[in-house]
Amino acid sequence: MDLAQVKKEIQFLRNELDKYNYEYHVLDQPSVSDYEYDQKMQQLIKLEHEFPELQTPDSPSKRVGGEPLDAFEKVEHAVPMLSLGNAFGEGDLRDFDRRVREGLKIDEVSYVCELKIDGLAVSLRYEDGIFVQGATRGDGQTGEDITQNLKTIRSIPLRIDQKETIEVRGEAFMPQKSFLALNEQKEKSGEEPFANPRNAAAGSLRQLDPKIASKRNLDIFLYAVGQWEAGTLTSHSDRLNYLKQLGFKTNPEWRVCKNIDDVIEYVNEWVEKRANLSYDIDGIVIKVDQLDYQEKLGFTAKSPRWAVAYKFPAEEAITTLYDIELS
Ligand SMILES: NC(=O)c1cnc(OC2CCCC2)nc1N
Repeated sequence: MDLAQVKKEIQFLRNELDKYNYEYHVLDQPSVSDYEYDQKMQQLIKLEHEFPELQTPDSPSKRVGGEPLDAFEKVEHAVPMLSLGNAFGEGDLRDFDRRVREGLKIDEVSYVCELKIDGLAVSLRYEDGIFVQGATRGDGQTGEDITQNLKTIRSIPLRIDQKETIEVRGEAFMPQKSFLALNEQKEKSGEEPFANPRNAAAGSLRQLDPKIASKRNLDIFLYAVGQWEAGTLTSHSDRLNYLKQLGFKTNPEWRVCKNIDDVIEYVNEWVEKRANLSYDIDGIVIKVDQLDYQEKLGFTAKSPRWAVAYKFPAEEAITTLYDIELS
């Protein structure tokens, strides 16, 4: 093959592998066997090895990064990653709704309700369609650059079909199954187990060696947009649909509620259904859907006035579950 043909072959293999990866880790609907995936990956690695000048950082062969870091660099968030105010009962939710409607001087406002994933908030930056930087929330203004570790999360696309710069935010988490398996491993090697999946996810993303992070089976749900000059969408729900269209993993359980009564119904539904999930949640996040309303309501010193986190009572049952599994 001449260089032009090799380039085409490499591009073909990358597109195939990105597609298989998306089907398996985002859609949970693989169209090829692991064997076929590995065969194609070996072909790509071989060609990239023979033609190093054709290597690029966004190749699917580059998910598990280079050498361990000495430390994480600091990252300034272009748009602050704020924390959420809390609501602990129906009364708090109705107070929140009243403040929102008074602030907007309207009688009824629709909300987006989302499961509150119990993981680690992270921000992913894409320039020219390439995943160039990933960072922890940190103090909301300054986070840590954990790009190499986030690249190992298979459901994060290394490329998206959008050229304008965009920052997307989400929650990196460890599925309960992976958490139990990891703790069994730690128990066997006499190491201190993690107390819960959230700590396990945080501990994994704080690993300086991406090869360790890569083995922790982390996952992610994206739920917000940070910096996006070209953004023209008018509602949060449209943004969630757009993120999914771009190939991001969004949580399938979100719902638009036309008023606070429907929000309360959704919250009560998930108090029951929470136990059947394959990942931990610690509440429900409720956001005003219209982006112009969000703009109008703005922020307090540390939280948006247009969003609140309904927190479930800390369940003894969940901790008991893990204790049972470990003993
Ligand atoms: N843990 C979660 O699942 C979660 C956290 N935060 C947000 O929204 C932030 C960003 C924009 C307003 C507050 N949404 C979520 N679903």
